Amino acid sequence: MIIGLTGSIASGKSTVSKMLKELGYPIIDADLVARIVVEKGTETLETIKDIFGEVVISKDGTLNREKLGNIIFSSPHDRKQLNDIMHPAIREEMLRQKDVLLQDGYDTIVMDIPLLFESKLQSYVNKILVVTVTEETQLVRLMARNNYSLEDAKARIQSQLPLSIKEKGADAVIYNNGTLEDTNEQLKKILSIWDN
Ligand SMILES: CC(C)(COP(=O)(O)OP(=O)(O)OC[C@H]1O[C@@H](n2cnc3c(N)ncnc32)[C@H](O)[C@@H]1O)[C@@H](O)C(=O)NCCC(=O)NCCS
Ligand SMILES: Nc1ncnc2c1ncn2[C@@H]1O[C@H](COP(=O)(O)OP(=O)(O)OP(=O)(O)O)[C@@H](O)[C@H]1O
Repeated sequence: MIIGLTGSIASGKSTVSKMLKELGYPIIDADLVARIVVEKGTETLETIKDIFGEVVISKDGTLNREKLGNIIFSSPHDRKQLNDIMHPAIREEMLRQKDVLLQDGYDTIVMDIPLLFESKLQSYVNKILVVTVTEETQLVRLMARNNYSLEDAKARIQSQLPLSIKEKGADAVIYNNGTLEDTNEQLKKILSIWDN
C-alpha cells in the first residue's frame, strides 16, 4: 500500500512522518527529493539559473533557497515556472525510490508529498492521510520554526490549497492541534484500520 502523507506548510507532516518512521514505515520525502534534484551540477539547477538568473545562485554555486523562495512565494507566475521545471524531476526521483523500496520487499510505503493535491498526484497513492491544524496554530508554529514575518508566513500558506479542501480529499485526517501524544494516538488508530 502507498500512503500519501500531506497537509500544508507547518501543519505537521514531518512530525507525523517521523512517527511513521519510528513505527518502521519507509518514507519518501518530496521536500528532500526537491533538494536532491537541484544539487550543484544538476541540469535542473542550470535551468533554474537560466530562468531566474544568477541572483538565485550562491557564491559556492549552490541554489540560494531563501532568494528563490522569496521570489516564488510572492508570485504565482514565478512559482508555476519553477514547478514546471522541478516537478517532473521530483516525480521521476520519487517513483525511482518507490520501485527500489518495493524491490526491497516493503509492502507499505509512505510518500510525504506536501503538494499532493496541488500537483494532482492522487493516482500515485492508495490512501491519502492529511495532517491538519487551525490557521492560528499553523501561523504560530510556522513563524516560530522559520522565524518568518507574519507576511512571509501568510504568503507561504496562501501558496498552497486550503487545508479545508485537503481534508475533504483525505481517506483519513489527523488533527494536529493538541499534544504530540494525541497526534500519535490518532495515527496509530488510522494505521490499525488500514493495516487490517
Ligand atoms: C523555493 C524553494 C527553493 C525554497 O526552499 P526553502 O528551503 O526556503 O523552503 P522549503 O523547501 O523548506 O519549503 C517550505 C515549504 O513550502 C512548500 N513548498 C515548496 N515548494 C512549493 C511550491 N512550489 N508551492 C507551494 N508550496 C511549496 C514546502 O512543501 C514546504 O512546506 C523550495 O521550496 C523549492 O525548491 N520549491 C519547489 C519544489 C517543490 O515544489 N517542492 C514541493 C514538493 S511536493
Ligand atoms: N502537535 C504539535 N505540538 C507542538 N508543536 C508541533 C506539533 N506538531 C508540529 N509541531 C511543530 O510545528 C512546526 C511544524 O511542524 P512540521 O515541521 O512537522 O510541519 P510540516 O508540515 O512538515 O512543515 P513543512 O511543510 O514546512 O515541512 C515544527 O516546529 C514542529 O516541531
